[in-house]
Amino acid sequence: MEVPSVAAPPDNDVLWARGLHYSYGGSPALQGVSIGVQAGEIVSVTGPRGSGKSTLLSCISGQLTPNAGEIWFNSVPMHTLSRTARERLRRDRFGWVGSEPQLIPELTAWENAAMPLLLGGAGHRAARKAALEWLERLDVGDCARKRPSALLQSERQRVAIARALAPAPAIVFADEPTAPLHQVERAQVLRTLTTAARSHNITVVLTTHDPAVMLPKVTAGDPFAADAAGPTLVDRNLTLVDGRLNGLVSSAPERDASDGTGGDGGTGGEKAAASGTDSDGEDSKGAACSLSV
Ligand SMILES: Nc1ncnc2c1ncn2[C@@H]1O[C@H](COP(=O)(O)OP(=O)(O)OP(=O)(O)O)[C@@H](O)[C@H]1O
Repeated sequence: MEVPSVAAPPDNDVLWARGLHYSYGGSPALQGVSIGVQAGEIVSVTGPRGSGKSTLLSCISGQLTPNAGEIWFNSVPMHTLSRTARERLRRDRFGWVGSEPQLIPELTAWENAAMPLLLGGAGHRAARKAALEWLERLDVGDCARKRPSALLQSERQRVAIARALAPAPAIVFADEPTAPLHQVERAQVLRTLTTAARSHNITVVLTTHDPAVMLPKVTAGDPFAADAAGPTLVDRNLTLVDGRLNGLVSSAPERDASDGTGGDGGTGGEKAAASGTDSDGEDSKGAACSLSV
C-alpha cells in the first residue's frame, strides 16, 4: 500500500508515525497504524494477544523497520535513517523496559542502572551518583549493592526501570513491563514508572494486556486504584485489534484539529483511533534502548 509522504510531522508530537505496516513472513502484524505522541505524554497500548502491540512498539522505537509507513522522532525521519544512525538515536534518546528485567547478573543493581550512562561516556562517579538517585526514586535504594539474584522480581524490574530512566531519555518504551509481576505489584511498578517519568517530562509509550491497570480507577478498596486525588497512570490508551487501531480512551485534552497530526482524516493515531479508522498505514515496534543486556 502506497502511503503519500508528508513534509514533516506536527511540531508538538515528539513521536509521530503514519501508515505503518509490518508482516512476519507474509503474515500481517500491523495493518496501517498511525499514532502521534506529544512530549511528556504517557500513552498505553492495549489489545488482545497477538494484536500487534509488541510489533508496534518495536517499530516506533526503531528495533524493527516497517514494511511501509513513516516514523518521525522530533524532526528526524527514522524510517530513512541508516541502521547505524538509528541505533545511535535509540542509544542516545530512547529507553527500553521489557517484560523481563534482563539485568547483568554479575553486576550490582547500581552498576546495572549506571550502565547506559557509562556506555554513553559519563564518568564513573557521576554515573554512580545518578544511578543511586534513580534507585532511591524507584524505591529500591537499599538494593543498590545487591546482585540481581538477591532481588525479588519486582525489585529487579524497578532496577531495569531505573536503568531506562537514568540517562534521561526523550522516550521510554515499555513492552508489558509488569507482565511477570503480581497484581498489586503491577500497579505499584506502573505508578512508580509513570510518576518518575512525569516528574522528568519523559515521554512513555507502554504496552500491557490489562487495560484495567492502565485506566484511572477511583473505586474505594480497589488494589489498582491510584490516590483518587492523584494523577492518572496514563494520559491516553490506544487499543490494537488485529494490527489495527480500534479504539481510544482519553483522559488527555482534545487536540486542536488544526495541528495537522496524521493525514488520514484525523490527528495521527489519536483521531484514527477515535474514529475507528486505521489511517491506511502501518506501525511497528522499537528498540531495546541504550542497553540491551
Ligand atoms: N518473530 C515473529 N515471527 C513470526 N510471527 C510473529 C513474530 N512476532 C510476532 N508474530 C506474530 O505477529 C502478530 C503480532 O504479534 P505481537 O507480538 O506484536 O502481538 P502482541 O499484541 O504484542 O501479543 P502479546 O500480547 O501476546 O505479546 C501475532 O500474530 C504474532 O504471532
